[in-house]
Amino acid sequence: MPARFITLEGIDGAGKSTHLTWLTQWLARHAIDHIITREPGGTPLGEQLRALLLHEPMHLETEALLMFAGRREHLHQVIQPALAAGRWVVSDRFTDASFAYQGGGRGLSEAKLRELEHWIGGIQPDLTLLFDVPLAVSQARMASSRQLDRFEQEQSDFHARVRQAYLDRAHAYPQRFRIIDASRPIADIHAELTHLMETFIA
Ligand SMILES: Nc1ncnc2c1ncn2[C@@H]1O[C@H](COP(=O)(O)OP(=O)(O)O)[C@@H](O)[C@H]1O
Ligand SMILES: Cc1cn([C@H]2C[C@H](O)[C@@H](COP(=O)(O)OP(=O)(O)O)O2)c(=O)[nH]c1=O
Repeated sequence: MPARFITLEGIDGAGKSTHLTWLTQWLARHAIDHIITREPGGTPLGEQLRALLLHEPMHLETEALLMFAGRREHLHQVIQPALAAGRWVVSDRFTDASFAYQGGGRGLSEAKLRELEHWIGGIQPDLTLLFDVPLAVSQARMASSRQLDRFEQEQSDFHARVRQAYLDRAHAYPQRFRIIDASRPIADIHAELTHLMETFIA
């Protein structure tokens, strides 16, 4: 089986981290050689950019450029070498997050985002798991969980636009996207993920 590139997406508080842990265990159980990585981040340079992106105020286009700069490095240093060596790559967020947050959330034009995507080579995941929840659910989960970063601190209408932008992309690219109703109990979601992953590797 060729190495696959899987990404996890969703608004903050949707449960992505929880399901990433499950997916890691699923891959190990199936003896699939893989790496787990994340964006922003994934390389030493990318992790430094992440710290700036999550906490320093900046112009929207600077934010988008830094997201894609980190992604360029991530592809070059981590994602492409792993796939070439036959290892699956699971990334906690990738380019769809830029379309959702910088595009849907902050209003950067899709044309500019596409240009940046083209600049870095336009690689697409084989499978994108979109964990979708209503805002009230994600906000209740975030409220009880941690200190909020620059994106998490945004108003509800920002997160509503991010959610809608994710759903629009999922409908535009149905072959690689799977929309998962992440408002259900964790066990139900994992049962669906089991079925989905078994189908994906069949
Ligand atoms: N389906 C679920 N039902 C109830 N609580 C959940 C569910 N999924 C995640 N949580 C809880 O919500 C909080 C945020 O989840 P997390 O996985 O960190 O979200 P994300 O990575 O998408 O921001 C955590 O406390 C987690 O245990
Ligand atoms: C990859 C990416 C992330 N983001 C944002 C979404 C998240 O709010 C934030 C950090 O992502 P995340 O990994 O979800 O952080 P956490 O540690 O809180 O789970 O970065 C963008 O705005 N654009 C992007 O291209």
